[in-house]
Amino acid sequence: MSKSVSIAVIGAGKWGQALQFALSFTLTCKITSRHIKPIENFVSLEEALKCEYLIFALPAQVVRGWLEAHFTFSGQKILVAAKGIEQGSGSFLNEIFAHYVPEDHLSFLSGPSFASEVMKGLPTAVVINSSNETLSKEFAAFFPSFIKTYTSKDVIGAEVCGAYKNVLAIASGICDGLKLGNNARASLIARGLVEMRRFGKYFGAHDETFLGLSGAGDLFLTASSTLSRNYRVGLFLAEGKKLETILEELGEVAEGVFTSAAIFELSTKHTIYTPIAHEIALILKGKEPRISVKDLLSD
Ligand SMILES: NC(=O)C1=CN([C@@H]2O[C@H](COP(=O)(O)OP(=O)(O)OC[C@H]3O[C@@H](n4cnc5c(N)ncnc54)[C@H](OP(=O)(O)O)[C@@H]3O)[C@@H](O)[C@H]2O)C=CC1
Ligand SMILES: O=C(CO)COP(=O)(O)O
Repeated sequence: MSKSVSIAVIGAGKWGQALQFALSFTLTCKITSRHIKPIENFVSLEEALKCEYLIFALPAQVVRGWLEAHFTFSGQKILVAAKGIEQGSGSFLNEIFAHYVPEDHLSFLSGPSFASEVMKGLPTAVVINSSNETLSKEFAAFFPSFIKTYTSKDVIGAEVCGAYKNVLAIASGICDGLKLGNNARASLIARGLVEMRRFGKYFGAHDETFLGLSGAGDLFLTASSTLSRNYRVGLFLAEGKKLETILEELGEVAEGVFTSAAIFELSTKHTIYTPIAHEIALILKGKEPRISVKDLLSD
């Protein structure tokens, strides 16, 4: 891979830094962020925006505001690495980006990929999703040999899976925090997968996406590990901690908190049956988790 490819990651949080680390095996990858950080190849936003390839690793809830404030399209090819649905509007990230970037310049990253493991060079497999297969393949070629890349055209499927699994990870953390047992957790994850598929199908997602890396792969990962911030939010909620305190102590983004509200809004608007996400939205507003368990069992 030519070191002369001009590429930058926007957002030097956990995931942005892990992606820059991974891509640095094959090319010189710049990075920029809101706050200046002592990272190799850290550049100004102005310099990053001149790159031909941009990778967005910002929290989903700030993406629209960031694009509005800083971005003008001048032919850049984009890979969106965030996972979430915008609260309030119920917009998927591909819908938000579509206001600023032509569809054939947009791609979306999905699949099981804890930043901390990528940072150690441990193997995983991810999917690059775009209606433009040439673009997916261009981005796929940038990844190092320890990350296997697949391509898919099911952008909405990847968007739904990446966002929904965070809500189900909170549910799974609650389940484990309440010590409900392995049977309960497996039941929750399996029914969660059914629920996420039902929701995704409404918006046009392809069936096979739910069985692959973007769906089952990322869901099984996130809903069964304390490495997941969303799962840890669930564990702490089960302990009775206040959400505000949990998020303050976490110090990193837990997208499921906002996405559960977005799913609640969307499924109410379109009459989609999403009982688990519904209960998580209520728990985040103060409902007692044990009452939610009772309600889910009797529903
Ligand atoms: N961590 C992981 O394992 C993975 C994360 N993701 C997804 O990637 C996205 C980012 O996650 P992650 O990097 O882990 O999150 P972090 O909380 O670690 O970092 C988020 C970064 O976003 C920047 N940021 C936050 N608010 C703003 C804002 N208003 N304007 C500009 N920049 C802002 C901050 O930059 P600064 O520090 O400069 O203030 C911060 O470092 C999320 O959608 C997440 O779901 C996807 C796969 C794996
Ligand atoms: O998306 C992730 C792994 O694929 C990271 O999950 P968390 O945000 O819950 O840590």
